[in-house]
Amino acid sequence: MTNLRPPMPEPKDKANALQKLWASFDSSISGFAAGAYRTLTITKIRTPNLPIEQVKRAFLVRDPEWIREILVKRYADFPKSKQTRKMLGWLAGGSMFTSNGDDWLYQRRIIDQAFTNAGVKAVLPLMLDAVDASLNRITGRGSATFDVTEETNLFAGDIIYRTLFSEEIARDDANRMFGAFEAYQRAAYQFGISWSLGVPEFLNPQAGMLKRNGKIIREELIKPIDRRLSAIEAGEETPQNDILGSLISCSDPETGKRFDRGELHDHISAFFLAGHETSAVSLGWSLYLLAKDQEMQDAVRREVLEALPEGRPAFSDVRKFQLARNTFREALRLYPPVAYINRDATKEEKMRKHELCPGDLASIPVWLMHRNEEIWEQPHEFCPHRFADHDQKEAISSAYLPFGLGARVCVGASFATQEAVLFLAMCLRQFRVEPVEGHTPDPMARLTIRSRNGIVLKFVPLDDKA
Ligand code: HEM
Repeated sequence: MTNLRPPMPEPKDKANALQKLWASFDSSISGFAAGAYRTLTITKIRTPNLPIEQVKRAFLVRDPEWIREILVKRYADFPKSKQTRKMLGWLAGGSMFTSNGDDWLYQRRIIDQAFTNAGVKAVLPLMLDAVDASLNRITGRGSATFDVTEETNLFAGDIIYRTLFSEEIARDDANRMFGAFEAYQRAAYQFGISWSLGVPEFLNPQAGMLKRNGKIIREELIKPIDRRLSAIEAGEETPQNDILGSLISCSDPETGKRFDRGELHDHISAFFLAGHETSAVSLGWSLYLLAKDQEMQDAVRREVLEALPEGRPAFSDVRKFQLARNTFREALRLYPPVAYINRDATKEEKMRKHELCPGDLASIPVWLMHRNEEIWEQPHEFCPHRFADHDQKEAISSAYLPFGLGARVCVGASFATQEAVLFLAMCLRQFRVEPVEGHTPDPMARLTIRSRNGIVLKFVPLDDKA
């Protein structure tokens, strides 16, 4: 087993309560003490006791049985938290991502169908175009050493845009949209914390940022939707295999209803929100881990070259890149883009020794579950092989949830996995990726887990026989 232990925030054993609170305010994975990685209990998080509606009691749920109860067995009793809906609503509108109950169920029925139609096989050529464009950008850079998060950001934005619309995003629109998205996600985390500490929306400076930037992104995303709707109205032939085409053509199997323009706008915005940043950061971490573990990188490359020495992969080739897939899974374990999954209790609940009331927050810390020392062998170390190891099956089934679990599991999970596997496979066939001396990424969790100081790597082109 490899011994690479990639960076994580140092456990804060000696810090006092105020220092821990400050660390968590800065980054939600930074306030933990070492003991937090060894327990599987439910604990009450200390919150200020103010008589304001949104300041509720919060519980950190680390018990795998209760996690299943909340996300899988009784998901309807634990809807998506008000805090999450508030933070993301200015971008994702009333989409499935932010709704609950029957409204969510109706949307999910159509979207599940749409994702089956615009399945990973159908979007493969669109993804490969984005991979080619990204590798060309890397080749064309003036320097082989750069912050790879800039590239994975562009790549993930490009891929989501192409697979949504079968169009390439114009450079100016991309800059405007990605800039606004960056600002949105920075503000969303801080807004969420202040909001749950009782700061009213009209006094929260982040609310204006969220409204402004959400509007910029939504204004960009309605343009290709309107182009498509006009083309359909004019009787022109339009793409059927991308996500927009499938969303337009699918109807609710129970009511026959189809999404209208406003609903399409909300969903497309939600996919952009859910699928861009998550994919970009996880790919950045995957490349970093492979750069630090050259032996593993060689093994991934060997497997790719054996399966496909040259040319574009067909759909049947993708499953041959097992090590690339397991590397991505392991990167998602070590740096899960979504560090927490939050739900609200709607009934009185007895969770172990705690009594929860309606409105209390049940927060599932994906980061801690993925690194629990009682569950995982070498939890803080990079080991893609664990996903092929029979002895670790139990850990994976009880405590691995980068895409969530149950009815609200990520609709884009296989989409994101295919995108990452393709990128890693094609990239390693062309480049050796090396770490840069003196640079160590600093993981921090806001809306997603990313590196505070970027991820600087070196890309060395390989000759054809590498
Ligand atoms: C590595 C990439 C990704 C990760 C780690 C990820 C993670 C997650 C997680 C943890 C959830 C569940 C949230 C919860 O239960 O509260 C989720 C939901 C969702 N994801 Fe992803 N996601 C990724 C990529 C994508 C992509 C590419 C798309 C779309 C193209 C997408 C669309 C969605 C949607 C629409 C939901 C909401 C599902 C619902 O509420 O029913 N995700 N994602």
